[in-house]
Amino acid sequence: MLNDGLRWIDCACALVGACLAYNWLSEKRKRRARGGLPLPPGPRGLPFVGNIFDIDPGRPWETYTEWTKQYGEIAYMKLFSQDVIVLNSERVVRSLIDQRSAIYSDRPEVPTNKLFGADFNTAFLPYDDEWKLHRKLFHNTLHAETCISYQPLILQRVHILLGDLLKNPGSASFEPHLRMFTASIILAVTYGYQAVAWSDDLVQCAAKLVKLLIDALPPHRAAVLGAFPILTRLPTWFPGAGFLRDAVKGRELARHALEDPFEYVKQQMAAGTASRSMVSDLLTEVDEKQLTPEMERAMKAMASTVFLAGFDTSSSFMFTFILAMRMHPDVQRRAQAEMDAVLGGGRLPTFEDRPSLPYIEAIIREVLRWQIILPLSLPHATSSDDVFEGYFIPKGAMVLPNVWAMVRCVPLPPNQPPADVFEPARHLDPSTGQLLPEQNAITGHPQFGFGRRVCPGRFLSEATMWAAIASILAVFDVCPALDGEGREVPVSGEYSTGISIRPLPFECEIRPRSKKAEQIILEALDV
Ligand code: HEM
Repeated sequence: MLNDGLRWIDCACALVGACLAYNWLSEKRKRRARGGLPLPPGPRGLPFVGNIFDIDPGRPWETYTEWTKQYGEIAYMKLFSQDVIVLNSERVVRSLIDQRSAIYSDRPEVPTNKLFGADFNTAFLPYDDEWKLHRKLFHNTLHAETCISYQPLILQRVHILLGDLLKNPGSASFEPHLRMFTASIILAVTYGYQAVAWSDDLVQCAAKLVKLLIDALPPHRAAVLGAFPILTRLPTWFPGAGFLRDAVKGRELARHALEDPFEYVKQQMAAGTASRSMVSDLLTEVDEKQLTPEMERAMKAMASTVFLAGFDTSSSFMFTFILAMRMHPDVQRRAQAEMDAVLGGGRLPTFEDRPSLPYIEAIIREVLRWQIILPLSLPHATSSDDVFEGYFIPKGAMVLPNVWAMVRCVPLPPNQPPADVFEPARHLDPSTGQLLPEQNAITGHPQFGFGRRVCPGRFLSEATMWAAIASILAVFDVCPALDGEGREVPVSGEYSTGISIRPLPFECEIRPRSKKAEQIILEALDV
């Protein structure tokens, strides 16, 4: 019995020894391949697991920001066998991802994408011909000029949102209205589909798929499954393998999200009743010969990606805006004074008013600066070895742009409030009230990513954000919710964690500013 035990211990020691020796040898081989160049500095990891325990899994961007003190703008770590390069300043991100985009435009392979049926998503595709075709289709349908033609549709959807907020003003209902607003704009622009309720089949299918993917794919799970792909083959009843049951649901939802709305457009076009949309434009442009199975697959995939990539990000932006207004009534008053001076208090804003409303521009920039929806953007990957400022960057490395650090942790001019304070006026020239000349276009903001993988939905997002923010502030006050005894319900201002973040649920009342404001909304809805 004792001998049996010793034999097991011997075997275990031999196995661990062999793993360590293999690790050491492969590291030595890699060092030789680097031609003696060092990797960027970073924390020493543990054998085999690497730096997995050095990171705060809830807010890893804060860990990486902390590292700048010791390692500077670029850091190296290892997650199991995956090389990871963390870029902690806009300077290095622009130098690498923008200026060397031929090397930095790949994506790391995440086994869960395929498992959940989401590997069609443009955002997850490797840097290959299929991805290039998707981007071409995105360019044809969502570039800056095309988005101008969506302005009437955006305003129509914004007016419906104002009507919904007017009809159901309770503190529990603003979240569903904002969600419905983003979902309905996306489905209208992509498929010409007029969703009227959250219970709509298409809305439900797409929203459930987004939720499943976000809940099921936290980065630590992706890292573990990347290191042990065998785990994706466990039976669904296996203890701890609950995510595999979600994966079955995910594949079913993904199939519907790809096929159903695309078929809807084809049927509407055949009947001559299709509204203009991204998909109808694409189908009109190609003749029968060009509509190869490959082309049709790409069209379905890029169209489905619009919801997956645009719904959660856009909703998060809107929730942050409402939270900021709830916390800063002074900002609302100043925005409303600007709006009343331009609109005369008698109508809703249109896109023609935009140049006359610099404070609204400043609010959008401040919402983008204040909370970063994707604090680590989406991970890029290198498709060949590279050398940057004397450091070796290996092929296949995951590259994480720390947008949080580059937007929230940069030194501010001495006259500006601290970075965590929401203050739109920081974007304006105090003497003229106009945007500061160095204010870049919103669509160039680091929040929308970098290089060849920059968000193709940024022009649509910018137009939607502007119309929604300007219209809400023109006719509504965002006020504190009151409890049963008439006291203000406080808001914590806390955020969720994960790849994309959003404010934790909070309460507020969105009330019409006046009887006249109510009338303006009803007139816009033609009620
Ligand atoms: C506030 C709203 C949004 C934010 C903050 C945002 C942000 C981002 C970011 C950071 C990326 C990754 C870029 C990179 O890898 O460097 C991205 C990718 C992407 N976004 Fe957006 N996005 C938003 C809305 C939208 C919308 C409305 C759409 C669709 C119309 C969209 C479509 C995409 C797609 C398809 C990709 C993948 C691009 C690729 O991998 O080539 N996004 N977005």
